Amino acid sequence: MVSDATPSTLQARLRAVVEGLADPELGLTFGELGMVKKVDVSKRQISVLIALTTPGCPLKNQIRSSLLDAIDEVDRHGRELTVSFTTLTKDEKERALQLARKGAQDASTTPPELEGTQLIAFSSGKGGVGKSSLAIAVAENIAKRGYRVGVLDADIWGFSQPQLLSATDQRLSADGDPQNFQIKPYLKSIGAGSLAVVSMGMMVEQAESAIMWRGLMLSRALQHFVEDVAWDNPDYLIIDLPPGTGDIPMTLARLLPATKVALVTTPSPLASHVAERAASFAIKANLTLLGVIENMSFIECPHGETLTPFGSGGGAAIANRYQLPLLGSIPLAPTISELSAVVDLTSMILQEMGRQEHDLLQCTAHLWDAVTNV
Ligand SMILES: Nc1ncnc2c1ncn2[C@@H]1O[C@H](COP(=O)(O)OP(=O)(O)OP(=O)(O)O)[C@@H](O)[C@H]1O
Repeated sequence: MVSDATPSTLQARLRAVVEGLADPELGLTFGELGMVKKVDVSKRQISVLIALTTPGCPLKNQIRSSLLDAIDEVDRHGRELTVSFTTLTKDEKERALQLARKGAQDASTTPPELEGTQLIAFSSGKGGVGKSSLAIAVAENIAKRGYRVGVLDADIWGFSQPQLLSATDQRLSADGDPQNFQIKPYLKSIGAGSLAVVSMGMMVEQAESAIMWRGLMLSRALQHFVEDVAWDNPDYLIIDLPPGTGDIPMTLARLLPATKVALVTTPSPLASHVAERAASFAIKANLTLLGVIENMSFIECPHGETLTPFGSGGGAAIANRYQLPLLGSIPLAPTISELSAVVDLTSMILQEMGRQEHDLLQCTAHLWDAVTNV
């Protein structure tokens, strides 16, 4: 027997339940994100209409079942239930994503030693594209301009910063007891500025020991590097991420959500295709993408000829696809830190970092469209 005694009360109750559910990806409630488009209660029927960020949302089934579970808790007095989906408008989606990013940033407390520090991560889809080399080359070039620059080698088991800095014999020390310690970074003066570097390669006696670090331990190591290092509030922190989209980038997104990501690829279409996964990951983790760097783009021969041994166009392709700036095209060269292309790249990165957060956020809705079509 269908009861129609209190449809408006039931409607208000159901709306409160539906609006209070959290979106599994963005973390905020459907109500906060403006995703609840309709909760109708008639004599025999309850209809709920939810607007998703994108029509092909991979979490649609998960959202449907959590809605059904939550609504099942409420006495429907025998009414049938229909849950259907639509898509947020472009403006609604932009607003929802801005809220989600702000929520993530508010929820995370920046460690006191990194308060006021601008965070730049170098990421790539696969290894060997020159991400670590570019990260340290840019860090050195920023330092040369008189800034204090932290370098966090987040490639815990594949670290290369000690080798790149010719500092493999450096061992980091820590102050305090095991419950409450602070790791002191390796310090190096560069021009008017300085580098403060932390790498697992400066903590383990043998490089092979780090290979034993996996999963949870990896993210714990990153957490120590973020929270337990005497960073002393550098102007910039350059984070050298491991290739791909595993635990470490995920943990970084949680610990330091204000990080902006520079994506490194080589010019080959295959490499840039793999780099798209890293781009897509960064966007889904609510990190801001700063732009794309194409490394090993070309060789300038002494007689003036330019060769492109690894193909061409990969960097531009990914930059166009995500409507991001191409921050630089770096040639093949024996040492890259002195290259004029790296000096220009550093200027581009600092310029992009200085852009208003608002401008960067405006691309977000577009980026989501690109991601969902990968
Ligand atoms: N522009 C360049 N010209 C010549 N050699 C380069 C250039 N960029 C990087 N390399 C060389 O390529 C190799 C790989 O570089 P690097 O270790 O920085 O890559 P990566 O992407 O960080 O790889 P992984 O994540 O696997 O450590 C190194 O030997 C480095 O010296």
